[in-house]
Amino acid sequence: MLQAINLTKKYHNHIALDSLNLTVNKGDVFCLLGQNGAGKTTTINLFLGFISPSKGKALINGVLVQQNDKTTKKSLAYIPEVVMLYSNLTSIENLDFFSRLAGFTYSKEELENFLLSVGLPNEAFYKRLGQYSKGMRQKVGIAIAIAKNADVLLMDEPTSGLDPMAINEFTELVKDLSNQGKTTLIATHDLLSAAAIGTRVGIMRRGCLVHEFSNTDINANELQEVYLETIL
Ligand SMILES: Nc1ncnc2c1ncn2[C@@H]1O[C@H](COP(=O)(O)OP(=O)(O)OP(=O)(O)O)[C@@H](O)[C@H]1O
Repeated sequence: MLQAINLTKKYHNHIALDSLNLTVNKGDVFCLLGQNGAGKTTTINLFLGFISPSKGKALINGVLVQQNDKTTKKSLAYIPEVVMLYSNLTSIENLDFFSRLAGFTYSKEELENFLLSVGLPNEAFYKRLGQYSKGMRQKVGIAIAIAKNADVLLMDEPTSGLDPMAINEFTELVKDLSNQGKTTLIATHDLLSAAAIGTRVGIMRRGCLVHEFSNTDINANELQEVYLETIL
C-alpha cells in the first residue's frame, strides 16, 4: 500500500507538490495524469526516496520513506520511461544480475519462467538487450520487479513511445499484476491507457491533485473532457 499524507515538495519558493493526500491500496492501479510540470514525477521520486519532502510523509506498506534508507526500497520496483539495463547482456543475464543484487538467486528455469510470465518470446531470452525494442526492455524491467518480489510498482510514463500492440500487451500485464495483488502507481500522459488500466485515476494541476475517480465512475471520453477542462 502507498500513502501520501500532506506530502509537499518545495524548490525555493516554487511548490512542486502541494499537500498531496493519496492512498493506493493493494491491487489498485492508480494513474496520475497532468500536464508537464504538474508534479507527477515529483510524487514518484518522493515515494522512491530520491528526494525528501519539505512537509508531510510518504509511506510504503505503513513504513516511512526516508532518503538513503533501504527499508522501503525492498518492497518497491521502479519502471522508468526508459528501463536502464545492460545492453551487452542478455535478458536472462540482466534478470539474474538484478535478482542477485536484490538478494535472490534463481535457477535458469526460474529465470526463464519470469521472462515467460511477462510475455517475452523464448527466442529473445539469450539475445543481448542492445537488440531489444523499447517494449521488450520494459518487459524485462517488469520481470525484474516480479523476481525481486516487489509488491509496489512505480512507473513513470511507461507507455510513452510504445506502439499500440506493445501498449496493449503492457495493459494486460499490469492488469495481471493488479490481480496478483501488486500496488501500482503510474505517472502518465496517456489518457486512453489510464482509462484502460487504472482502477483509479487522478488529475494533477500545479502540484495539486484536483480530481480523483474510480474506474467505475468514468469512461475514457468523460476522462478526456474532465482532463481538458482541468488544464485550461
Ligand atoms: N530539481 C528541481 N529543481 C527545481 N524545480 C524542480 C525540480 N524538479 C522538478 N521541479 C519543478 O517541479 C514541478 C513539478 O515537476 P514534475 O517533474 O514533478 O512534473 P511532471 O508532472 O512529472 O511533468 P512531466 O509530465 O513533464 O514529467 C515543475 O514546475 C518542475 O519544474
